[in-house]
Amino acid sequence: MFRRGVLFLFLCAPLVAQQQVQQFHITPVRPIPELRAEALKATPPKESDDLRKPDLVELVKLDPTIKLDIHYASSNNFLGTPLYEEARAFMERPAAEAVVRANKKLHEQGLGLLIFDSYRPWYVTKIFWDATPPKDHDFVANPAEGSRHNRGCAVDLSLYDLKTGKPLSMPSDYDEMSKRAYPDYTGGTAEENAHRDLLRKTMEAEGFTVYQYEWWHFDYKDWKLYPIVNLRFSDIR
Ligand SMILES: C[C@@H](N)C(=O)N[C@H](C)C(=O)O
Ligand SMILES: [Zn+2]
Repeated sequence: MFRRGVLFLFLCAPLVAQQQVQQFHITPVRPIPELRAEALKATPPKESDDLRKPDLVELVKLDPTIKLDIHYASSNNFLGTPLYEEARAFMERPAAEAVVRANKKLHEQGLGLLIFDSYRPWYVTKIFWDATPPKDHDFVANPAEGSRHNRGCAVDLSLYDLKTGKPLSMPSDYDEMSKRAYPDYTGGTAEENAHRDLLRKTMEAEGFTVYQYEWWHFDYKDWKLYPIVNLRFSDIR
């Protein structure tokens, strides 16, 4: 029985490895447990009282064909340690509805959206910033301003094949802090560049703008109307 299990794992390991999105790592400038304790004690920047009341909705509740691969809920992320307790994805309602429309459009081509991250509590943005060497700060938002992820209006995502469930190839790893991550990088293969450009065209048609340093990061047009939120997923109602 045990031998059969080992044989199964041995045969399936390459398949599992193939399906996982490759992950780039950095060496955090300080230990993550120390940064987490500090970030949890800190408070987000003060903002105007005129912003909209948050209405964060869970993407898979609006459309179960949206696939999740929430890297920050496992060690498979650029810091090599889990930052979230749950693999869930929330956005402000109009942004979430726009993601659903983009996903439906992609279905016409046999593709779907693969979500890496969406709403992110502010304290996690602070951990990212404090852990990342200053030379790579273009790839993480400054907590003094907050990330558009903290406003429930940014999403990190890629494409997957509806038939096989496998992610499509892209010019860089998710969260890779290099020029290969730039949306205008021309060094990838023709296929990788075409996948990335299709993702961008589809998201732009629904009111999103790609971030100039990351092909996977998109901001919803109305992000300025929403406040920074610092709730854990389990506290969102
Ligand atoms: C950390 C990366 N996935 C990301 O989302 N970067 C942008 C700049 C952000 O932190 O808002
Ligand atoms: Zn992002």
